[in-house]
Amino acid sequence: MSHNTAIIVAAGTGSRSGLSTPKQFAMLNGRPVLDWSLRTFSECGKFDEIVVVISDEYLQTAKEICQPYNNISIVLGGKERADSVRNALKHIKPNSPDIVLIHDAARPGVSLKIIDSLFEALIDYLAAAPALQMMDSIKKVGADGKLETLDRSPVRRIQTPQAFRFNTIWQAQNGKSSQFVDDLEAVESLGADIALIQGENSLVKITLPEDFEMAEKLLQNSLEIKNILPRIGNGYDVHAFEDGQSVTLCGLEIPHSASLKGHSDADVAWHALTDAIYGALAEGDIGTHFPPSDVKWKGAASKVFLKHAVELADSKGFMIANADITIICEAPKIKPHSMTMRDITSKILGIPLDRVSVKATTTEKLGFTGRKEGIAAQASVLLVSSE
Ligand SMILES: Nc1ccn([C@@H]2O[C@H](COP(=O)(O)OP(=O)(O)OP(=O)(O)O)[C@@H](O)[C@H]2O)c(=O)n1
Ligand SMILES: C[C@](O)(CO)[C@H](O)COP(=O)(O)O
Repeated sequence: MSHNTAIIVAAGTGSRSGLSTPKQFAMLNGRPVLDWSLRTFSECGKFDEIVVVISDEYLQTAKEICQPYNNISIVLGGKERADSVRNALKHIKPNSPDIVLIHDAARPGVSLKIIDSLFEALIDYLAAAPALQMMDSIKKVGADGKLETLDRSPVRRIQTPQAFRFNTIWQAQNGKSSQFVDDLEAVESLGADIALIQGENSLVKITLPEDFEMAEKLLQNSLEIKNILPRIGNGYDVHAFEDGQSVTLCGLEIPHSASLKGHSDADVAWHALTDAIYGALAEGDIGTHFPPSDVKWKGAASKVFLKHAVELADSKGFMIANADITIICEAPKIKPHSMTMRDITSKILGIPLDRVSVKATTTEKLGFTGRKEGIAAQASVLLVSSE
């Protein structure tokens, strides 16, 4: 099995960006610039390690951004970009990596397609990088102001990530102190065969203040922003019976020989549904948003929790495609109430009745629900883009 590493260089000051903090920590479409590349490298599943190169001053900021991801190493950067790259290469050398991708944090639009194409190119080449043709004419401006038109056909704009067989980039960089403009330059002198793959406009490097707006627009088209990928979630909850005369299920009070015990109104069905929505959003569970230790939520109507989850989904650009709730109990009988429960639930979710299901099952008198000690509920939801 080959060992693959991604290096994201993020130790620069971003002096040309016009910001008071380095551009890689600025927000872009709701997420720090650095987080965009981190998430893509992490979610592509191709890397055993992701090295993020950071300056000492922003160590804590970087740790917070990296916190949700696995297999991240943070390495201190150097004075110039090439020094930062060398620090990262020294860090990964003991792991004997096979393939290494080196990427600017300042290029948030790295796509899965680019990563795939780079890996494919390394089957036959020792190094590879995305490149774009020049569409503008190219002129050399002489010291006297005179112009000379150059042949643009052999000129390419080179982007990152730049991909290497580790031994090739190590041989090119180890022991050197040159300030290579990019990592390809280091291996060019070795005479190594380099593949240029098709670059992408959305891989733009944020350098100047106006680049932020352009990057935001280009990334609007990404799968992530458009929420083209649907999200599925499931939730499960249990509440025990206690003395009482009714239970609340899916917002409906049903007369019963016992009540459900709980910090809130103990609506076990809506708790499962709420958790399913939080789960689809990877946003924890009810306890994360409404801690049981907080007296404020004592006796609260579960409608508050469900509404919060729906609003959170909405704020992230999602709507609920459908919801399916199963209530597990011997009694009360759910079927006579299921239409009303679906109706109330569909109104809170803001979707038509035919996209909400409420059904029930017994456990054939087995287990705690079979012994009528409490009620369990489980729910599934599918979230899709609301745009
Ligand atoms: N000593 C350095 C300098 C740059 N970089 C990183 O290299 C990438 C490309 O560099 P550039 O866009 O030029 O960033 P800065 O050097 O930060 O920008 P500026 O030249 O405007 O100061 C960026 O992700 C930057 O954080 C780095 O890791 N270490
Ligand atoms: C590495 C690079 O992004 C490739 O295009 C580019 O060379 C970085 O240049 P900068 O002057 O450090 O912005």
